Amino acid sequence: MKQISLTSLGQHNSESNGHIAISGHVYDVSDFLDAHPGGKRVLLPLLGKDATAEFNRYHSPTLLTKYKSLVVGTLEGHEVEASSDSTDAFGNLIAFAEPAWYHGQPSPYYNDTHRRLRAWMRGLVEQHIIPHVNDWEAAGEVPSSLYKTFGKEGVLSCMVGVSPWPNWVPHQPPCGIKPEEWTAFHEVVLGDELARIASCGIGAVLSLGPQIALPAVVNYASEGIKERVVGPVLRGEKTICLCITEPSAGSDVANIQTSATISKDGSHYVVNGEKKWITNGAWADFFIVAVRTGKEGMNGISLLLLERGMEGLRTRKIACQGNIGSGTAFVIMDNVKVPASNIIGTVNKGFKCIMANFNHERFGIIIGAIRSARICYEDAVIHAHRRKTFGKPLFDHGVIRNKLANMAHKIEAAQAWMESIVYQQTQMSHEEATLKLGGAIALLKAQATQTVEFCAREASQIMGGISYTKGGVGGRVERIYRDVRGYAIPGGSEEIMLIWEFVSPSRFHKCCME
Ligand code: HEM
Repeated sequence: MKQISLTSLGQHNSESNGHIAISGHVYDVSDFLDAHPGGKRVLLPLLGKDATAEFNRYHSPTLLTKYKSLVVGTLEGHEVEASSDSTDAFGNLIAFAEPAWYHGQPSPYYNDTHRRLRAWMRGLVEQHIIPHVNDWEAAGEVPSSLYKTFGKEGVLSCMVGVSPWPNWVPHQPPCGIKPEEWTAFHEVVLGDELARIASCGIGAVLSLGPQIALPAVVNYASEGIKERVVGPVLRGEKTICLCITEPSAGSDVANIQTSATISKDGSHYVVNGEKKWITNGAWADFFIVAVRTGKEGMNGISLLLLERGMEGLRTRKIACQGNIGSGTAFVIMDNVKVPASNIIGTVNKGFKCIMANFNHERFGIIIGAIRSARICYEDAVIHAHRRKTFGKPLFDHGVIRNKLANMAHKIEAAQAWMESIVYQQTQMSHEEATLKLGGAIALLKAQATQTVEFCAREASQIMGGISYTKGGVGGRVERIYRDVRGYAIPGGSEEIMLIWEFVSPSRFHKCCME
């Protein structure tokens, strides 16, 4: 890239030929002055100058990825921000703004394959999602090309929660990782990096299908269904959603009412009922639906595959506080005729199929919640250094530092417990992990979601009005604040996660073995 001296920069100081330097890059802003959302007037005195400090005062550091087309060169003698491939330190170097291993701290869990994966995923997310999050949230949906792009790149295949890398997914592991090297820690890295977009809803568009709906197909469906569903979903050609929750049954899965009555000749089911808060439901092609085929309680539930286009199946978007862009919907089924061969697993044993993936689903939420808490902390620390009150930066006020310290210890505790449980999981079979770790994962989910709630609150208090406003430097915290309930309620509400009788290993044994 062209090197530009300070003297040459200084000569570009007029409205028709105006350059400014930010973090070592030189931007030609001549055609951008009138379009600048913060107004032209603030930019004029900075034309021909290094405006890094002024820029950092008002914008999020990731904003400029959207404005690469304005870059005309780099400022001579200035270091452009370090690229992401150092093995010692990666990402934001503020203490606790990234997991400790990102800062080169020793860890038994991560190696070079994880370092390559995190740089790859960060690059994809920064290129394809972060610059557009505000626009997509405002529009209430993401372009369908997003799912296709991440399917093509092989990201969706990384989310199905199986290790080593399975041979039925349509991709090889990314970053030259060998199939036998792939473990749950790679999925942790991927989920963590995805959560940096700070939008529960847009993240859910990508992850929820492969992470919570597809596992039932992969583990329990007939070969015919697998062939029809798995490849197209993981290549990003078709979308899938899991339909469990109903207007009157959420965390209490065993209580669902949607009925599936078998026809006299046994050729098809007739499905009637309504599912609510179904993520991706507004546009999904495939619906994995929990239905009642037998008696009351957990032993009368089955899973059925429904497909868009079946007569009597309708979806309707639900406007929610958070999770914006995720296509959260009602799924309404009126006398839908479904071939009996669309059953997934054994009739009346669907509860077991649902429970088998609950830990995986909860892990997705846990990882997202911890990274979101970290983002709140990160943005609050940056703001506390920039903003002055009573003649000194906010950071110099003990009350603010105390808030930051309280955020950091909760985040690090949740991260450490999460990694410890993932490690235990890597040492167990899927069945053993389901039985032995369910309780701990439930408690960890509660800890992670309480941590993000605490951090969103504290960051908002530190950042004040700017995190009460959409977009701009406080935009990430504003979005996360709205998404707090989107972490704490689905996948088992915090209250359910903290019922001791439910999380004790014996209870898990009972409901998974039946
Ligand atoms: C290439 C350079 C720049 C680009 C692309 C840019 C872009 C933007 C954008 C997109 C916003 C809307 C808020 C957001 O999304 O963050 C904004 C707001 C703003 N910008 Fe810039 N900006 C640039 C340089 C600067 C500089 C050098 C200053 C110097 C003071 C500045 C001052 C502001 C102010 C005061 C706001 C309003 C902030 C608020 O409403 O809280 N900008 N800018």
